[in-house]
Amino acid sequence: MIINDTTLRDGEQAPYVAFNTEEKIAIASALYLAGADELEVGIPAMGAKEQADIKEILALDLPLRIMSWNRATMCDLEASLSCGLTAVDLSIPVSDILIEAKFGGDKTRLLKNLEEVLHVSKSEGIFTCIGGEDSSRADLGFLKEVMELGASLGANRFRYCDTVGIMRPHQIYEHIAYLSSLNLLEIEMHTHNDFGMATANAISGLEAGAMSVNTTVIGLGERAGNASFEQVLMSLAHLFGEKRIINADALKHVVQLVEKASNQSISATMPIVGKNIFSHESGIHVNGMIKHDKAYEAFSPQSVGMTRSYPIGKHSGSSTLLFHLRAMGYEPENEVINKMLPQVREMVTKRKKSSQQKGAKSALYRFKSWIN
Ligand SMILES: CC(=O)SCCNC(=O)CCNC(=O)[C@H](O)C(C)(C)COP(=O)(O)OP(=O)(O)OC[C@H]1O[C@@H](n2cnc3c(N)ncnc32)[C@H](O)[C@@H]1OP(=O)(O)O
Ligand SMILES: O=C(O)CCC(=O)C(=O)O
Repeated sequence: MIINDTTLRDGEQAPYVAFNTEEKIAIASALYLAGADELEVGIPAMGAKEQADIKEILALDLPLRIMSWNRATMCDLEASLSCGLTAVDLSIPVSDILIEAKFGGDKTRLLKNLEEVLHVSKSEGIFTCIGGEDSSRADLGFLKEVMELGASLGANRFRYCDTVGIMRPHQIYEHIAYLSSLNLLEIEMHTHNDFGMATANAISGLEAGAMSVNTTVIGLGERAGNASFEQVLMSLAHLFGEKRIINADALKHVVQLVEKASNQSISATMPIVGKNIFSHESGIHVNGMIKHDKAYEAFSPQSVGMTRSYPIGKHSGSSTLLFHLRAMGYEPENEVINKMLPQVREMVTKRKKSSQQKGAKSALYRFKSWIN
């Protein structure tokens, strides 16, 4: 499967996000190191500055396909060609709503434009993906027509876009299974997160036959964002069993870069990268983890550049307290631990704060006289 990351295009379309040249270069390089297979890096039609940034990214000479996003118009394609790009996405609206808004409902004109631009793109030897904007609200018969036209003109890929994020995984599966059964063009997933299903829908599309998937780091993007790079990457490696080498440091680095450059802070429970996802508080879980380090984790913290912790909290059991007390050099009696637990619960509930690894020591020191 191909991860085509669009952090530098759809990611940057998130409200209030604007990357400068240095940030774009750093993010592109970091995405390569973290395991992206292709990058969509911007929109040349935006003008000279965007084009200059794209040229700088191309000058990095990263060994992966670099694409731009374009309306399927000659002027957008020319702007891309002037950057020296050799791969483009040519986007057309495919739902009745958007065809009405952008082409006055004229499907014939829309397809004629696509045909003209695609013809030039292919005669220039450009890898060309047709972007089906709003595919999920489109008529499947019309998508077939677009794909037939694309295939007849040598297009390389069709991007199925759930532009407003309204699909469910099962529906996506049915759409993509049908479109791939046509054997016209390979399919790329582009899914939005309006109902929190972007990654699930992207994965469902891959299971149904799509070959490629658009992602963005930390799911950045229009409105609620896109399928997240780190979630898709880890899913391909761990759930699909793809032989991908996950570079934990590179993954962590790209997430930090994008967080900072986009001025977003991710939630502590964000899959793959949230700071609390390897903090086990529940007593039964800590007890299990001490006995077997896979007991309550789907993948190791080291695999994503993180560390595990056993915070002392309201849900701690005796194993957690013992773990920390032993690390401090104590070997308390069971009855002491059992006496401490209700006090710890009381204390944590009052403070509304668990004690993280470092704070565990000071939290337990208040019971020092009981232990000695
Ligand atoms: C679903 C998506 O994410 S699509 C990508 C959206 N991304 C962006 O819009 C970010 C970058 N955009 C921009 O910088 C600007 O909008 C530009 C440079 C592309 C265009 O700017 P402007 O020429 O000033 O046009 P403006 O943004 O007001 O309107 C867009 C125009 O493109 C047309 N358009 C939109 N999509 C397409 C398409 N796929 N094919 C042809 N025309 C299209 C619209 O109908 C509208 O045309 P109109 O002016 O005749 O009504
Ligand atoms: O048309 C495309 O290639 C992608 C458009 C897009 O970003 C979307 O539909 O959300």
